[in-house]
Amino acid sequence: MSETKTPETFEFQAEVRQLLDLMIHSLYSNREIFLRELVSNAADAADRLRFEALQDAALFEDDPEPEVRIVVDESARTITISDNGIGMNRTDVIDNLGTIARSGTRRFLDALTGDQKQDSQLIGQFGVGFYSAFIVADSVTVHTRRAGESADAGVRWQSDGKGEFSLEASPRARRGTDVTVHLAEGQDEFLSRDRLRQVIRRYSDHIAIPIRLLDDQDEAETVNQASALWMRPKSELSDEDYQQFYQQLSFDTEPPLRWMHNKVEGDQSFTTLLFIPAQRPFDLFEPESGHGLRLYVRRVFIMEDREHRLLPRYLRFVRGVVDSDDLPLNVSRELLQHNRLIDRIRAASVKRVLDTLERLAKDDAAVYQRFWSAFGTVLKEGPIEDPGNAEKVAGLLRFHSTQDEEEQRVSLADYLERMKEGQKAIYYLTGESLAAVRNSPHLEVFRKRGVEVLLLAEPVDEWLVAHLSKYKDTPLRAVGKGELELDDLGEDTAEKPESVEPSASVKTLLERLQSELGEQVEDVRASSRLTDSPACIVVSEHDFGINMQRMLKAAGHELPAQKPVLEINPDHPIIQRLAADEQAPLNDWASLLYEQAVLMDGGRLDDPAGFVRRMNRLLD
Ligand SMILES: Nc1ncnc2c1ncn2[C@@H]1O[C@H](COP(=O)(O)OP(=O)(O)OP(=O)(O)O)[C@@H](O)[C@H]1O
Repeated sequence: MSETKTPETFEFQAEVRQLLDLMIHSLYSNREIFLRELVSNAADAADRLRFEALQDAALFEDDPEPEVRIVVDESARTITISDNGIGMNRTDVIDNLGTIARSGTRRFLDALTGDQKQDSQLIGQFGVGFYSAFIVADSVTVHTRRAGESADAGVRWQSDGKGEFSLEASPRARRGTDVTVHLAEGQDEFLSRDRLRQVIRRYSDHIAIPIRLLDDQDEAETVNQASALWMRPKSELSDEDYQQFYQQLSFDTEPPLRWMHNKVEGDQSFTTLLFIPAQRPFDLFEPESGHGLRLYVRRVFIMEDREHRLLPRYLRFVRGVVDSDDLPLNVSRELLQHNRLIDRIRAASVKRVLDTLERLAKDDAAVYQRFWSAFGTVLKEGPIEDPGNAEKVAGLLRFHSTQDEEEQRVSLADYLERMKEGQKAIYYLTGESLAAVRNSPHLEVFRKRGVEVLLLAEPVDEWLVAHLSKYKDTPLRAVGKGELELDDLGEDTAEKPESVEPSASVKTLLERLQSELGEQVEDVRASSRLTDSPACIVVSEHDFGINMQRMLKAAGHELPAQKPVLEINPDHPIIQRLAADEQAPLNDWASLLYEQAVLMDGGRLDDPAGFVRRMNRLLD
C-alpha cells in the first residue's frame, strides 16, 4: 500500500503563500467573511454533487438531502463546517488546497496595487475562498471523502497556514467535507452561536440549502432562508432581500444599481433575476474572465455561463440567475449553443437589460453617469457584437464632445438635437488620448462654425465607429477623413465660408511642397478646415485613420501602403511667408510641415531624429 498512516508534508506553492499572507493582513478588519467563504464552498460542493448525481444517482449514498452543519466546540475552541456534498479524494485535495494555485490566484495577485484600501476591495470582489479561514485560525483541518468512493478513500489535510500542509489517509463513512477551524488567540467571539447566526444571516441567508447550527445538545436549528430567492414572488421580497442576494452572488461591496426579476410562463417557462452592478470588477477586460449568469434547471445549479450564451459579451457586467423548468437537466455546453429556449432567454434578457438602462438614463442621469463610468467601455462593444440591437445600444452611449467637455455625457440623441440647420452628419474625431483629440487641428473649422464634434479616445471607439455608420438615419463622419464639404456643416452664422481657391503663389507653393515630399503624400492641397494651424493630415474616406493604423500595427497587422493628403492653411503666416518667396529652399520646411501634422494626429514619425535635426537647423 502506498498510503501510510504517517502524515506526509507538502509545501504551499509560493503564490498560495503570498495570497495567504496578504489576505490575513488586509482582511483582518473584516474577519467574519471566513464563514461566508466556507459556507459558500460547502454549498458549491452540494451543487456539484447534485449535478454529478444526475448521471449517477448512486452518488447520493442514501443521504440525498443536501445540508451544511456548523458545530461549535467551546473547550477545543473550534468551529466545524460540514457538508454532504461532492467531497474530495487525495488528488483533489492536493490540487485544490495547496500546491497548485488556481489560475485565478495569479491574476488576482497581478491585479493588486499595494494600496491597502483598494486591495481589500479587490479581495472582496474576488471571493477569497478557502484560505480565508486562516484570518481567524491558527490551524485548519479538512477531513473529506469523495462521493462514490469507499470510506478508505478519506483524507485528512492539516495546516497552520505558514508554508506547509500535511496529508494522511483517514477513513470516513459519510461522504463530503468537514472543515475544522481552530481559532487563534483573540478570536473567541466566533465561539458564540449568536455571533455565528448573525454572520450567516448577513452573508448566507439566500444560500439555497439549509445551514444548520447545532446547539449544546446537538439539536439543529436552520439559520438561513434556504430557498431559491429567485423563485419567490416579487411581492414577498424586499429591496434588502435583493441586495443581500446580490452580495452573496457577486461578493460586490456596493449594492447594485438596478435589478430585474421576471418570470415568463407559457409552453416554455423561465425565471431571470438580473443585476446591474455599481462598480467595475477588476477582471472586466481580461479575455478569459468575466463571470456569466448562473444557469439553474429546476433549482439545480448547472453552470456559470462563462461563454456568454445567456447574455452577449458586451453585457458581461450583468450578474444574476436564470432558471428554467424546460431545459434538460443534463444540459451541456453544446446544447447551450443550439437551443431555441436559450435563444429566447437571451433575447428577452438583452431586451430587459437595455430597456432598464434606457429608463435609468432617462430617470436618473447621475446614476446613469455612474453606470457609464464603470461599464460604458464594455457597452461600446454592443453595436459590433449585436448588430440587431445596434441602434438601441447606440442610444445608450455617451461621449465627450467639443460642447460638453467635463464628462462623457453627450448622447447621440443630444447631438442630433443640437445639430445646425443644414448639417448633414454626426461628426467625430478619434485619437489616442482625449488631450490629443481635443487639441487636434481638425477641429478648428468646426469650433469656428459652432459645429459639435464627438471626441473619441478609447481604443474600442475605432471599432465602434467602424460598425456604427449611422444613428437614426444620420450618418457618422470622421472629421479627419476625405474632403471636407463646408456646405455640409450647415449654416455658417459667423461668416460666409471663405473661398478655398488658393492664390497663384500658394498654388505654386503647394506644387513645390508636393515635389519635395514626393512619395510620402498622395497630394498637397489647400485646406478649408484649418484656422490656427499651418497644416494637417487627412486620410482618404476609405482608408484607416492614423490612430487606427497605429493600433493595427501594434496588434501585428500588415497594412497596405496608404498615402495621406497634406492640407495646408493658406492664411497661416508661415505659409504666406513661404509662398511669398519662390526661390527659398523648401526641403526642411516641407518635411517639418508634414511631420508636425503627423505628430498632431497622434501618429509616429518614421525618422524622429531627422525631425529634430531639421527643427534645430531652423531654430539656429
Ligand atoms: N467543502 C468543499 N467540498 C468540496 N470541495 C471543496 C470544498 N471546499 C473547497 N473545495 C475545493 O477547493 C477549491 C478551492 O476552494 P476556494 O474556496 O479556495 O476557491 P473557489 O471556491 O474555487 O473559488 P472562490 O472562493 O475564489 O470563488 C474549490 O474550487 C473546490 O474544488
